[in-house]
Amino acid sequence: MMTESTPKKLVELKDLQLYFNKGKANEVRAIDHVTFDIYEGEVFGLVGESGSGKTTIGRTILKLHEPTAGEILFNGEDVTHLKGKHLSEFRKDSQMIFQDPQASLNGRMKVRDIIAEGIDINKLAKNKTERNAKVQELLKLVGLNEDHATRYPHEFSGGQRQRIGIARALAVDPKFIIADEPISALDVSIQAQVVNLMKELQTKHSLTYLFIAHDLSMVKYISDRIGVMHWGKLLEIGSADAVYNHPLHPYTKSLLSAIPVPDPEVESLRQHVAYDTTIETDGKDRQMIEVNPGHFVLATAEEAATYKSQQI
Ligand SMILES: Nc1ncnc2c1ncn2[C@@H]1O[C@H](COP(=O)(O)OP(=O)(O)OP(=O)(O)O)[C@@H](O)[C@H]1O
Repeated sequence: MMTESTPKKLVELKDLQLYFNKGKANEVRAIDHVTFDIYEGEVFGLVGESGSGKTTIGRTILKLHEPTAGEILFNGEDVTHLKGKHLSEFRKDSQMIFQDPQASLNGRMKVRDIIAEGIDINKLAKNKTERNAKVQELLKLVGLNEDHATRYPHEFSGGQRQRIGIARALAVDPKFIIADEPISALDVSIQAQVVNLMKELQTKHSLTYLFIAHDLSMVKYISDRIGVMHWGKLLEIGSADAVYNHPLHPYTKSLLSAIPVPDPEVESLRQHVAYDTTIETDGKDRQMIEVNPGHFVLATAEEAATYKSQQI
């Protein structure tokens, strides 16, 4: 959680664009003029349906894609075109936790070696004893046992595998973690455990998270602020409370109305709000407008005024 009144920006995206197959018939504007900051020590939740561009944003920040245009700053430094040694240093500071721990952990490697990969690459242990000690410490940190070190990923449950993925990310003592749908492949019963662990580790290690998910319910719980994406554009950004309880953009309202409510009676009475996409295709010029302090929406001036007046 943030404590300072004027938080420091850790990640800044400035008018970022990433077009796949640019100029061709199958061009996809996966990131379409996106601007936002992630403050040091916060959890920034990025939500939107499948294909909205969330993963591409995460991968572009980590420099797994070269942006078509725009800038990415990390800790005040322009990292958009980093190469060589500087890129390796940046990669140590920024780690990723993936959706499917089954696919992202090498099945032929022992857990110890999976977790120690970053330690080895970055030469963070003086010798084997120190390497093993670090692995033991990480296993404990994520709620696994010492004797898990010599086992293979297939011997674990989905939740435990995700804990291994978290330990691997933490091994290099990063500042920033991108968690790309880290719980969507897990059983509902263990999703909360993994989210709680991530939250606990974030506080303990003063980490900054970009938490990517397609539904708002868990994101609301873990995030300080939330950004809502659709078709490569950022449509709304604000505190988790503002976006969840006082949404502005029709897309956000529609997304919220799609979250099932546990009570079947309440659920049967709820209206799912349909989303009219014309608002994104009519060619009008829209800017991010601050409707309430810290709460922005992509809109024309007229729309912003209407959204404000409609706010509950
Ligand atoms: N390598 C690629 N080449 C071409 N198009 C791509 C590539 N990667 C992603 N896309 C397209 O870019 C758009 C954004 O995809 P992205 O995976 O970022 O969305 P997402 O919101 O993360 O969705 P999901 O939740 O399914 O991962 C989609 O239309 C996708 O098909």
